[in-house]
Amino acid sequence: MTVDVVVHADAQLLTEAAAARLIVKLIDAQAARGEAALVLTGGRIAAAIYRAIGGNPARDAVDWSKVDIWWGDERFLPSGDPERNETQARAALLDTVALDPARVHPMPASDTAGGSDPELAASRYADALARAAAPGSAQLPHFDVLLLGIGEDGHVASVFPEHPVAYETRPVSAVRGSPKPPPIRITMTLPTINTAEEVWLLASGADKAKAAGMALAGAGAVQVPAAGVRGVERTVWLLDRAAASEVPLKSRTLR
Ligand SMILES: O=C1O[C@H](COP(=O)(O)O)[C@@H](O)[C@H](O)[C@H]1O
Repeated sequence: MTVDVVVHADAQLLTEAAAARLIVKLIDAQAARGEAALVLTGGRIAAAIYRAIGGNPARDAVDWSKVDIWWGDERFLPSGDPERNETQARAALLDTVALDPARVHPMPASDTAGGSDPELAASRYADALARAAAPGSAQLPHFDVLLLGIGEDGHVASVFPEHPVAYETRPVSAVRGSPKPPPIRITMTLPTINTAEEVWLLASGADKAKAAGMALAGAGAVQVPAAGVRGVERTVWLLDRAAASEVPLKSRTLR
């Protein structure tokens, strides 16, 4: 397993390079397996990358009808709420490519029939993941690449520092009392995140520098959840210079 830290000059280059990298990763996954599975994150840099994929002509080299889309976390709000990670991803990318709707797996919304309980919603998502897993194998499908934004406090998905969810071992968890609004969320847990073949952590701007620096300097996963993230084959940090300014020098690769 390798950990790579790639630093781009600014947010614009980070966005375009990450979009190109993701297109190539999906093409390669489809060449190898005939399909691809992508786990989305929320957040500002992720939304910019989704928009850049939509604007990159190479996106047509991906067979979008054979891409499974999952979410690493979701704000537990009504369907279509602009604060939902799903709503943002649909507007930025998903509505612009020819996905198979049966392969798009949003986390439940708070207004789903019979679904106003976030714990039930989390367990329903875990069931959906288990149904997509290879027969007779684990409880989770294969994820080719799982994207994560990073909070200023070092959270990833909705796994927050020192919160009970940082200790959670079930595949998907409800989160109550999130320090970042909205207070109720659903998230893949760290053990689930760490089953992905590749995990890419995305951060732009000086407000992310401390979190990225602490995670890459070996902080504990409960104190800085980003520090507990490891893809099975590869972990890639995609940063701009401002976000990388506190990353230990030996881990940086400048692009
Ligand atoms: O609330 C969330 O925030 C993080 C980071 O978002 P950003 O706008 O500060 O980049 C995001 O990764 C997570 O998915 C989302 O639910």
